[in-house]
Amino acid sequence: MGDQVDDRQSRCHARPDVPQHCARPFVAADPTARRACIAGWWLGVQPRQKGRGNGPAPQAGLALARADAQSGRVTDATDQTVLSLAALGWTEALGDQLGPDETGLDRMRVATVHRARMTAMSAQGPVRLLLAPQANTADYAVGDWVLVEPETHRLIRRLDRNTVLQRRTEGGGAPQLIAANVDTLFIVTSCNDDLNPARLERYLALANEAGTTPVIVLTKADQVEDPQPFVDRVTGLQRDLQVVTLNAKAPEAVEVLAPWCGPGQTVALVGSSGVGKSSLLNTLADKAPDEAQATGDIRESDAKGRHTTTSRSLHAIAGGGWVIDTPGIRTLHVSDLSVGLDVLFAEIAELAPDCRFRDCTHAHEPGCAVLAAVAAGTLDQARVDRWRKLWEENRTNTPVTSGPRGNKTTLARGKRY
Ligand SMILES: Nc1nc2c(ncn2[C@@H]2O[C@H](COP(=O)(O)OP(=O)(O)OP(=O)(O)O)[C@@H](O)[C@H]2O)c(=O)[nH]1
Ligand SMILES: [Zn+2]
Repeated sequence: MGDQVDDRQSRCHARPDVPQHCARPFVAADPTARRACIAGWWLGVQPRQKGRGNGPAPQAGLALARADAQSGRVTDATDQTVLSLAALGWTEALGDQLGPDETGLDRMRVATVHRARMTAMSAQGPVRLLLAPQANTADYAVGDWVLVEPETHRLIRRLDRNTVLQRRTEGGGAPQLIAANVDTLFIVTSCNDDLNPARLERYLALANEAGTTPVIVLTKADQVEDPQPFVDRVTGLQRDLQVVTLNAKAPEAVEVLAPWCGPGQTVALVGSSGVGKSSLLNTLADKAPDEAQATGDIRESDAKGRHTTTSRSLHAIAGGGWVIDTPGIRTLHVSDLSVGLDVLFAEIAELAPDCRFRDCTHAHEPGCAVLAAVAAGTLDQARVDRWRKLWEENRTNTPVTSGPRGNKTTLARGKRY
């Protein structure tokens, strides 16, 4: 298999043995490299021998994983178990975090977080977690992976996050955790006059800061003759930005978003009111055949002994994968950004080290490389203006005393302007 490894960089990271398997190249050093490939295979999950030429077709793997993502059930202790956890988003990297005495613990994904209670999605279905008296639920986010005692469902500990979305609430305090381990953030906007590049840049900065892959989703494409002008307006907002157009109410939307919604992948939706987030969620989430199972709602007794239904924020996607929808995610705003802005305005961040002053604001300073680029016509003045506005907004919203939460460093990282 030596020759198979040689050109692995250009092959699907999950199936390097199959040339042209899917469009996900193997980039080992890239922390944003996705774990699940488009065709639904995972690195290390499928048995090696099956992946050697005569194994099941990729579509077969996809079908198996789909069924698993929807049921979340384990039938035996063979590969099916691992695949079920993988359908929930479990990865080898998460497994590396387990200590030798932790392999007997259940691995679950947090589905709801309330002040005094939390629920999680396990391989066997949704469960209510037993919290220690001193546990602070504010330290957990929907999408977190946690280790849980099998019999009691006692929460033992949280695993390190891959990505984390958080927001700062009015009145300061620590940022509130919104969602964790989100692979892709769908930034939803419509093909109409409401399209606002500056607003999209805010969401892009948030996605970058969280470590998620942003995708601009242009809805209501069915209401315009040609959506291309809208695509053109957003494509240049960030390097290598992925943009799709769709009708959020049409079943075909699932196909359009399939590259990011494979089994085991987690997405979230952000965007202004009325752009079609709920419509898209309904189209993506499998609601028809078995509502309770698809949404994994839990019936539990409230303080007055009544049975209530806890609506989860982690919804199964019809074709596999998960979409997180929490009230908080709809009201994200800019704060605690550093790398998020650098990625969004990469052309400015790359010039900044050439400025004479390390804390150059690129407004009036002599020896400013950014101003020089604008003067030379290689940098758009409007981009610099929007960068400054966002940078100032971020500075206003971010108390200097705040620090990192979870595993993402949100401040004092990268270049400070
Ligand atoms: N024709 C068409 N209508 C759409 C599309 N997406 C959304 N709509 C309609 O636009 C309206 C708003 O859509 P919602 O899905 O409620 O938007 P939202 O983003 O969830 O709005 P909030 O709940 O206020 O945040 C509804 O009447 C939808 O039917 C689309 O792609 N095509
Ligand atoms: Zn400068």
